[in-house]
Amino acid sequence: MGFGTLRAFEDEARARLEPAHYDYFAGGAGDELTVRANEAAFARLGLVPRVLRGAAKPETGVTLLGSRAAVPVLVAPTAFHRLAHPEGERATARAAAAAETVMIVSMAATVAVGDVADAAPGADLWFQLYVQPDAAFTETLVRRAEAAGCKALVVTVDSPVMGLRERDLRNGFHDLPEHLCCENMRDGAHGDRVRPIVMSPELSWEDIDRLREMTALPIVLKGVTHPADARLALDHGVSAIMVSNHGGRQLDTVPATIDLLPDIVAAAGGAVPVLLDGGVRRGTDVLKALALGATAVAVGRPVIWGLAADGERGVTRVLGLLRTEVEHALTLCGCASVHELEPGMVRRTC
Ligand SMILES: Cc1cc2nc3c(=O)[nH]c(=O)nc-3n(C[C@H](O)[C@H](O)[C@H](O)COP(=O)(O)O)c2cc1C
Ligand SMILES: O=C(O)C(=O)c1ccccc1
Repeated sequence: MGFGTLRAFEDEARARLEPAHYDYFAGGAGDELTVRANEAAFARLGLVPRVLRGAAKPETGVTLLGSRAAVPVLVAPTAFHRLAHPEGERATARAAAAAETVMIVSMAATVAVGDVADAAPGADLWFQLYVQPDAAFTETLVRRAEAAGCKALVVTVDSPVMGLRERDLRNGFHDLPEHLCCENMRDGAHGDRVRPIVMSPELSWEDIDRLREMTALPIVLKGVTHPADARLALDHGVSAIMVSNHGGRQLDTVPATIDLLPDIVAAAGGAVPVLLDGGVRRGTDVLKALALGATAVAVGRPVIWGLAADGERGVTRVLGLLRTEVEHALTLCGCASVHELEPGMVRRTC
């Protein structure tokens, strides 16, 4: 199969997936303005290369909270991988390990995080958490992530309620089929019940403080978009900030993450790494985000398309394509490493 570009993977995934499942993966909230804005905003930015800097093959690796990523492109946490491929998160994790990058395992994974870790020895895993109203069960989840060897906790804070996704409403998609479930949500204490994932509008900074006391794992706050919240995140001792609008699946009309990034980077003031996701589809998008101050980016849907198209091999190809594009674009920009990217190399073009 000639999947030469990420677009080809999305086309193949669309052809293979049940339409309601494709819509679940592809869709977003409301009018999907934010879904489209994420990609469109990257397209409005130009890269201004430097010349004659005598650079050899560029170094693309970054170190992040003690994890090493050979390319600054992480796997964003996305739910329900077994809906895309029978091997689900096991396949994704093997591909992430082969690509030497970090996979953020979703709390809504269809394979338990411990089983994901067992399936992919050597994978650098982080665990994404929705803080649950039942504090004891939140702790159970944290302990499962620790036991699986996860190196960071990614706490998603943009979801006090679930976004209103009109494709899902139209398709009547609201649950996994019978044979699949959110395996991390098994209630060890009371038989084999699988708890529902509950969104908590009551969540506050105190919950972040409690989590910090509960675990030694670094905490990444995912879904920060306002600079005031970036400053609060520092006050509350988080280890990294992830600029994210949940790929346009939560509040519609949130601006594109690449447009929000500079103010968050300024607010963070270099105290913690700033990550970004949303609309990253090309190596040049990665360079733009890093030039504007991100330490790394993450990709959500492209990984799903690779998985649906060709399982582990598909995800490996998707991550490999991005890596090749990042190396190529860095060379063309005259950069020997990602650390040489700077804001002056990015220009708004329209
Ligand atoms: C199908 C799907 C499921 C997702 N599930 C989760 C999740 O369980 N937890 C979470 O924090 N974010 C989740 N996200 C958001 C992603 O982590 C990420 O923010 C977003 O996909 C990035 O945008 P991109 O898809 O344009 O790369 C999901 C996104 C998609 C597309
Ligand atoms: O679909 C999502 O974006 C998501 O974050 C989620 C949250 C809970 C359960 C399943 C998916």
